[in-house]
Amino acid sequence: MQPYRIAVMASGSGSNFQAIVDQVQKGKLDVSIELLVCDRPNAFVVERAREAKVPVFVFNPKEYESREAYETLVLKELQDRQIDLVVMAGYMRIITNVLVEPFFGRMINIHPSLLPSFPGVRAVEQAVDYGVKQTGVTVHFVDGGLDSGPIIAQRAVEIHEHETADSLTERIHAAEHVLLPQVVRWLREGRVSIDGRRVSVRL
Ligand SMILES: Nc1nc2c(c(=O)[nH]1)N[C@@H](CN(C=O)c1ccc(C(=O)N[C@@H](CCC(=O)O)C(=O)O)cc1)CN2
Ligand SMILES: NCC(=O)N[C@@H]1O[C@H](COP(=O)([O-])[O-])[C@@H](O)[C@H]1O
Repeated sequence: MQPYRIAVMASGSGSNFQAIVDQVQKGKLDVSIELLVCDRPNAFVVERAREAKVPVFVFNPKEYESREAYETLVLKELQDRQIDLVVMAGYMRIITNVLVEPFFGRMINIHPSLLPSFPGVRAVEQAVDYGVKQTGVTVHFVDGGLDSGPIIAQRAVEIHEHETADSLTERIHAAEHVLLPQVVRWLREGRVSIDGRRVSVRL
């Protein structure tokens, strides 16, 4: 099989990035992690990337006059490395068509709720505050909207009595660390197809 080159975009701790790295290092995910893109120079995910010897492109959005300006640089990094798939794993910035258009169908995001419920930031807190009995995780293709792209996979996570956002986040992360590498594997193996909003996975 041809090498499958991925880039990960993240802003925070990077536990989902680490889950992908771990699967690759165990020989369970046949991809090449070519780049980490991060918008927060001090984020722990940068440390994880250095440890894993993954090249890093870090930028500070405050140093650019617009989203489009820094996204143009990110796009060049992705194209120069001939990236096949972009994985957003806790990247906390809305992206514009500068990146959406060239990568639609080759860019995914993991979100800590069962979309379309609780889009945006603080999704776990939203679910706890709303009082739902079940939430979960979603992996979807990224489009120009906010967490509105075609859904590839979801896993439900029960909300226990007296649950806090912190205790729930731990179980959400555990579900994410299984589902995200699995979806990357399906995409690498060419098992995923999109028809409008409907996504099919050939298992
Ligand atoms: N065009 C898209 N961009 C992004 C998507 C998407 O589906 N379409 N997913 C997000 C990830 N995400 C939720 O999963 C998300 C991240 C951040 C925000 C947001 O409102 N960010 C603010 C800044 C917040 C901050 O600085 O803390 C912003 O960009 O102004 C919403 C949803 C990744 N991008
Ligand atoms: N709206 C986007 C969003 O909330 N994404 C969430 O950020 C966390 C990143 O954790 P990590 O840095 O440990 O991978 C993950 O739970 C991911 O679903």
